[in-house]
Amino acid sequence: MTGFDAADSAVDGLGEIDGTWADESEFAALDARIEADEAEGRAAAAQPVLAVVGRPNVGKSTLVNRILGRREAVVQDVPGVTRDRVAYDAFWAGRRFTLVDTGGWEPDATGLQASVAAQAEMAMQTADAVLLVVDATVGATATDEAVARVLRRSKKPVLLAANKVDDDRLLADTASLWSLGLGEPHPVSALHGRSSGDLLDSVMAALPEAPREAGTVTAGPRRVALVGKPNVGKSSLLNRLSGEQRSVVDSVAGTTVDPVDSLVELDGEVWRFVDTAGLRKRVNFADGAEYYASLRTKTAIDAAEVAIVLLDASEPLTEQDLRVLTMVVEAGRACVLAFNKWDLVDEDRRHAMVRELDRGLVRVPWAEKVNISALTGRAVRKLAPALRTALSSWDQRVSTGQLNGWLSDLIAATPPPVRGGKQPKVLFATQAGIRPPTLVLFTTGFLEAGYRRFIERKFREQFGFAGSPVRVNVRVREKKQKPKAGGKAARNR
Ligand SMILES: Nc1nc2c(ncn2[C@@H]2O[C@H](COP(=O)(O)OP(=O)(O)OP(=O)(O)O)[C@@H](O)[C@H]2O)c(=O)[nH]1
Ligand SMILES: Nc1nc2c(ncn2[C@@H]2O[C@H](COP(=O)(O)OP(=O)(O)OP(=O)(O)O)[C@@H](O)[C@H]2O)c(=O)[nH]1
Repeated sequence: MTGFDAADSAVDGLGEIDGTWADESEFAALDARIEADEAEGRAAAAQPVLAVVGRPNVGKSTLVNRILGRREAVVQDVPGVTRDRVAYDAFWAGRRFTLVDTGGWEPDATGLQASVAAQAEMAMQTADAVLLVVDATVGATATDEAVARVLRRSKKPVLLAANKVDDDRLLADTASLWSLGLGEPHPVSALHGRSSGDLLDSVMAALPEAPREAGTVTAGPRRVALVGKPNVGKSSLLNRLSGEQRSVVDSVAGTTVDPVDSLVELDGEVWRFVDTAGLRKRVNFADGAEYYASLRTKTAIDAAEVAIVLLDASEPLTEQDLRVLTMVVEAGRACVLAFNKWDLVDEDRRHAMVRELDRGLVRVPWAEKVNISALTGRAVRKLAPALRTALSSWDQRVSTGQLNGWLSDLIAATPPPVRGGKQPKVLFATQAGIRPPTLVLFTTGFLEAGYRRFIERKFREQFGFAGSPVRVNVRVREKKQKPKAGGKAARNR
């Protein structure tokens, strides 16, 4: 998941004023339009959700990959390999939806059947439609029947995929799956792609057109990802944060707690620490541990609004730290850097650090910073204010009028560099999106990255935005097809 889609949609709408200079009144109209788009965009962040459920090894992950058109979900020929619920952005027939792969539970004390049923129960509550996958070559098993029983109670649409129908000869087998009482079985071969388009068409028909109401996804506590390289102190910090407070489970109005999240009260406010199950469980994979760790980090960041990136203050920054930071920046999430193990930092180390950080953190000079010790509890209470600052920057918007007033002075003083003998003009700018704040500069020519960074830096000097990434996009004005009589040409302010 990258960025905030309202940015793009707002910008598309803006294309209509192409070629003319907007004056103050037009700015006001633009602001209103962008705000409306943003409101929609925020809702669009809660795009319809499809959950894929089924017992181990029926091919859920293969099907998810097929739908995504890429190898992203982890497929292995071992039951239960998808350890956690993973959500992806998916597209079909011009529509976006969120695809949740609910594989991954291990049969616990309650047994396989109960845990698959519990998974289906959760899918029913959180998703807008559920896709039950069964293995047509095996037929309906007792577990499939148990899940179907749960799903039949659902008021949400449920679709039945009969997977592993690799050729026509297997089609006859799917008829017996009517017995599950979930309507027509959709034969599909996730592996070869057979009929997966038809299945998706049915899925799209079942998914609600309008985004679902703000509920589990957008309302309630703000979502925090606690990330960092192995051994940096993530579990220690989470334990300290939750240990200092009574744990606030299920008591927050209007929230359903995803079992992979933790609710933690900090500084009088409840926060949702996303995807923390693994931190506590300490799942360790013999093979591909790093791959899983990084997948987990990415999932957590995507699910969050703000990331606390833990760094080990007692040691130099590493490649791994920078990779995590890059993920946060690329995902466009607000960011708090927490320098942990501060109890181990002495005078010498502190000096070394100053130089090191100047160089190491060039990509995130804007991040909020706190020096903490998860071990002793030092300064951990500073985390909540830092999170609040970062999030309020992430939500902040500068009006088009204000922005252009400032920008025209800046550009008059420092025009964009000449390229290929031409001086690109910046016609005007809008902040087309929040979460993260996204500026769009409408220009007559390409602006090089250095100049965009310059604008970002000056923008921050003027307007703040501490703790949040700021994106600067450029929209080059296309040549007008129909020059207006009298030529309301671009006038320069
Ligand atoms: N023949 C055939 N094999 C398939 C098909 N889809 C998946 N498989 C195989 O079935 C096995 C399990 O697939 P996965 O996608 O990992 O199954 P899963 O349901 O996600 O499994 P868990 O992660 O354990 O819950 C793999 O060996 C796949 O290659 C299919 O359409 N036809
Ligand atoms: N001195 C000191 N040690 C710390 C601090 N925070 C964590 N540690 C120690 O660092 C080690 C790793 O801490 P964990 O909390 O397990 O780190 P983690 O990031 O959850 O590790 P992974 O599960 O491997 O990703 C443990 O021995 C902790 O006691 C701290 O602030 N100061």
